[in-house]
Amino acid sequence: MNFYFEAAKVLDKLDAKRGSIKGVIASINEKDRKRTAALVIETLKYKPVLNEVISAVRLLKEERKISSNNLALVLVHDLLLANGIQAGDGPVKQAILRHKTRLHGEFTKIKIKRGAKSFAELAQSDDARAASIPRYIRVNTSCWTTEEAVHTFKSRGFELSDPFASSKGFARDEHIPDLLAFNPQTQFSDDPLFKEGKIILQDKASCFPAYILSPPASDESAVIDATAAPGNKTSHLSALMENKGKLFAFERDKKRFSTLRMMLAKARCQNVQPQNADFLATSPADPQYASVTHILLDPSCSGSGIVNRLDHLLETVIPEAENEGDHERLNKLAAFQLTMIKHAMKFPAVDRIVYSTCSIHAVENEHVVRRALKSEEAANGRFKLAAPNDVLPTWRRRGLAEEMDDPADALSLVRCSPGEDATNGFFVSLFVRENAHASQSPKVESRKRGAEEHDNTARPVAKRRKKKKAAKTGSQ
Ligand SMILES: C[S@@+](CC[C@H](N)C(=O)[O-])C[C@H]1O[C@@H](n2cnc3c(N)ncnc32)[C@H](O)[C@@H]1O
Repeated sequence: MNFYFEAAKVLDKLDAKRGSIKGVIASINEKDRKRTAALVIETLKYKPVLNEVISAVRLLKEERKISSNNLALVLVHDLLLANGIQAGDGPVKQAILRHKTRLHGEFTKIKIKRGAKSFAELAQSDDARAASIPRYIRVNTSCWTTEEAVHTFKSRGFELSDPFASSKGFARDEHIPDLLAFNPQTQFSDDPLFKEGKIILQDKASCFPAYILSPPASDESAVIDATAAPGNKTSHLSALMENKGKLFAFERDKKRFSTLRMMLAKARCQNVQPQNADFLATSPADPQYASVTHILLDPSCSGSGIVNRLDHLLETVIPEAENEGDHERLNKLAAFQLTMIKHAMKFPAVDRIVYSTCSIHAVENEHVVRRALKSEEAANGRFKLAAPNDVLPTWRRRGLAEEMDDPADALSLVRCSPGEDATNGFFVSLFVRENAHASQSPKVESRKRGAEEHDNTARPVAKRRKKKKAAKTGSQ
């Protein structure tokens, strides 16, 4: 049974984002590494299906001996998809076997529902969702222009056309001006442009927060990225600020802080002051932050929206928290996220605060925003949600109206649905101070207009995907 506990521990680490799959697997005791790794990878492949089966059977509710969802996942995996549980009789094995018939029954139901003839087809239906996300790269405009990047890619044989139609197709994104979309199979991790920091591998939705915050590009600008590592949004902010002014980037975790520093050096961010510090321990009265007008908050979250390639193996897309453990974890995250927003609202000159998550759960999204709007800090600072027109107006999928006190507020919120919007799952909100003096710089405004009026050579990716999947989409 130890083997299963070990595999469950690996899954726990991956859930907590304590390393990449490769890294976490490398840390397993060498003797058991091969066997444990195989079980972990296979379990991850089928994780969404296994989660559905486990929650349909209410396994964790009925069997207290199964101490975590990840332990249930590895055991149910072997029961349903391998040669049974490879362990001597004991209370944990017995707890699973008590539900053997129902587990098999639910599994078969899902297979039939999805029209999958084989196990491989079942796993592929989840892979398909990841495959519908283009390979996005953000041109790092601190190094060169998007026009230069487009020219370079063309000279390498890429052509401006549907990135899904051919391996050489690529398109300019319709919402984010410096973002390019390539075929999902295109690899850039060994590309010299990536190694030199001239391109950043960043999902489209993850470009929304910095773009919506739109800090001005001026020597007087003062901005905070409160939760910065690994630094994709920090380098985006820095590029939007044209490397001018000051960008304070907080990261409390020491290891992640060193990643952040590396990333900032690689992306040639000269206006960033990285701080290995807890944002919550920072005094808003500290004179060095007296002129900060823009804050980006992208705090730790459940990550339930992530469905990207290698990461898609970590996917936890379940409609809402299924068991008590999940509820407790989400509530804790939500409490922390709310504290971060309330703290940001205390900075004296702040006029714009972006709060974002890569979660699909309303608990971490609409509910947190709703509570922030009702807080004393919002009342004292006169913070409200920005008007819908100020929050990526051309993006049609908005917040969940039924989750807000005032349903109209949902129009000010941006949501991305994994598998439907050619992005990961994501959420963005923008708080603004009433009668604020600091707004977006005219340059950022014109950049925005430029993007919204941008005449794409190729039809926009999201629309193209939408057309293909017309039957499935519809709510955007
Ligand atoms: C979702 S990640 C941020 C990703 C980042 N914005 C990017 O796009 O690359 C959240 C980060 O915030 C850090 N963090 C969480 N709480 C923090 C706090 N109170 N102060 C500073 N950093 C914090 C975590 O260690 C983690 O690295």
